[in-house]
Amino acid sequence: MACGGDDNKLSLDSIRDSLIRQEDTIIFNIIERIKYPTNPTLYKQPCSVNIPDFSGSLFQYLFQQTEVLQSKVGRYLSPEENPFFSNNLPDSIIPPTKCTPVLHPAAESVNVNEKILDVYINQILPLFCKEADDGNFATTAACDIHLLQALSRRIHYGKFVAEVKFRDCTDEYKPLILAKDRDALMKLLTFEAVEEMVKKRVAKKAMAFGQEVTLNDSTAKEVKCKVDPTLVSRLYDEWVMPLTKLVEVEYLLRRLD
Ligand SMILES: C=C(O[C@@H]1C=C(C(=O)O)C=C[C@H]1O)C(=O)O
Repeated sequence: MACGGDDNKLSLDSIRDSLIRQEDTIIFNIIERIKYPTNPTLYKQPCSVNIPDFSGSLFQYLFQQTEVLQSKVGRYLSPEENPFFSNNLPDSIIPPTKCTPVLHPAAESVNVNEKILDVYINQILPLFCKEADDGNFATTAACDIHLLQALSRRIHYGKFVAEVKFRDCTDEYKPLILAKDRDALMKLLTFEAVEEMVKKRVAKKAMAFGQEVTLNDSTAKEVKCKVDPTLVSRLYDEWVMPLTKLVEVEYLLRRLD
């Protein structure tokens, strides 16, 4: 999606197909993360162990260092990827791919990862995980990073959604952008029927992906599920879709710059 061109025809359907595929990644990463308890020690600031020249939490240190390494190999050359700790990221050692950019240059200034990280640690983790510390800090942090990057990619896909909506209905969006009318932009870009289908589909996927597979034929046993489907639906309803729409609005407000 990052590059324009005929074979990558930008359409709302093709972008929605990508959002649907990203649901799988997010749900599987949730299933992996909830194998561990909340592990609050990971996120406590300052870190309980001494890290020279660093005053954040152990998790921040692990995540920041992960992003440094990924930046060196070009992760953030893709407009689909947005860093959580963008200060002082090193340049990529890999040259950027030559392609027609899809998004307006102002897209780079739209980044809601600080908000994503805050709701993830303070609201989402307590919702999905048992409150405990099991000391598996490195493995837990690895699961967090995979899940946070999947959530961030999905939420910031709102830039591509907004670009297509702008191209398809420029005459409707332009006056609202010029008037900086956030509420009217939010109303115009919202498709409640689509959101209802998203909530139903992610719950169904959580049930399917999370069910225990047994080899005995006892059908009498209740189908156990690794993750509560209603919580996955709530994750999308209360955080993923509202944050995606926030990204859409923030992108549109910069689209005519
Ligand atoms: C992403 C879109 O924009 C909005 C956000 C949605 C979402 O985050 O799933 C779904 C529908 C819209 O309200 C879209 O129109 O597909």
